[in-house]
Amino acid sequence: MATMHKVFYQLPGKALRVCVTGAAGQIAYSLLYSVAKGDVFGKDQPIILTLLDIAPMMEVLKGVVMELQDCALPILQEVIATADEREAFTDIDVAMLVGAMPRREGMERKDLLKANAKIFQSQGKSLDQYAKKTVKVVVVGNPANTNALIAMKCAPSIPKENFSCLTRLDQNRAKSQIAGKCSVPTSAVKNVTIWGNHSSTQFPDAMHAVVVKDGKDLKATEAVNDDAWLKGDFITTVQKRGAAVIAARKLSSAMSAAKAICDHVRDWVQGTPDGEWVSMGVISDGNSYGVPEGLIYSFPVKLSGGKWTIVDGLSIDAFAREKMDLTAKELAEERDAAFEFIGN
Ligand SMILES: NC(=O)C1=CN([C@@H]2O[C@H](COP(=O)(O)OP(=O)(O)OC[C@H]3O[C@@H](n4cnc5c(N)ncnc54)[C@H](O)[C@@H]3O)[C@@H](O)[C@H]2O)C=CC1
Ligand SMILES: O=C(O)CCC(=O)C(=O)O
Repeated sequence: MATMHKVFYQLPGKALRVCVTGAAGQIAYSLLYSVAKGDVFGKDQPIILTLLDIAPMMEVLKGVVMELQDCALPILQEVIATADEREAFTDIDVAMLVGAMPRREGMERKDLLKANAKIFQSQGKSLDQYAKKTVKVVVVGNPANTNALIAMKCAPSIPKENFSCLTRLDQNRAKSQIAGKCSVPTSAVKNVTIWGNHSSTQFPDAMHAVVVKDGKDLKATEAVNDDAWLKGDFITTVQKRGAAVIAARKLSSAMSAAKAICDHVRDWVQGTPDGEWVSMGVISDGNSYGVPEGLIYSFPVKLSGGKWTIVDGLSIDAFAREKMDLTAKELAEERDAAFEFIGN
């Protein structure tokens, strides 16, 4: 199938061009609906979706486009479905780079590096050539941090700050674990941090988190009142959650990943509430936590005016330091392996 172009409605106001790659895959199947109904950019913001997948998936993608049309979503102006990066990336405002091979049971995410590095090399170059220089990029395909670094390096004309990777799913998982432990709704848990790699070395950190209980802000450590759990099962549950979902579903997380992508981009565009932060994989250059420069590392960030700033000044004890360094070491190793694969 050649590029499929569907104009659904002509809407007043300037439409945002949003590209989703891996558009025929399982994450995209949940993600596209949420984006096109206004969960990310607002209920009144017209959207043009550009959908990229590989040529053999074009027939499947045709069905996805039919379904988007059949949803009769008022802000979805146009859909372009294509296997051509130039068409998918031209003049886009936002890129959600989901398309990549997922891991199967028994694999680590870094085992995907060889298969997926070339995808992000090619897409980085195409973003550099065709996307707006203001494009905001979130990389989801695994290993997400290193793929984001590859895309960033291959797109030197786009500011480094415009590249990020998804660790919001890990943050949401951590938040839910703490909410369950304290018997509060997830909305009562704030400022959980994910440090480092979206991998089993990530460090989910509740030391600075807050739990609102009976109308009062409590430190999560007090609300949970179980240090052994916070330093043990809590961390390993979050680190291994992706693998647990694969073991149960025989497929990787998709609904929760799509929700997390929406949370990530919505906060990037619309900002974080006062006094709250979220976690995003961003370039480590100039950070105050002693994380080596030149990595896409997940930090606590505040978002405002479409820009992120790392939250400085959180105390780091010896336990946290060790975990933060371990995940940085893994990222440095992944980076070296990836750049060897793509010959850079
Ligand atoms: N960072 C995170 O928190 C998470 C990351 N993931 C990762 O997201 C990726 C996608 O997962 P699923 O949607 O479940 O996989 P899927 O296999 O259902 O879909 C992937 C889609 O990407 C397409 N694709 C492959 N190469 C492409 C290319 N060069 N350009 C455009 N599209 C291409 C495939 O044809 C397929 O349609 C995987 O790498 C998975 O590990 C999944 C969940 C969470
Ligand atoms: O775990 C995986 O490899 C796929 C999905 C994922 O990244 C996750 O569920 O966190």
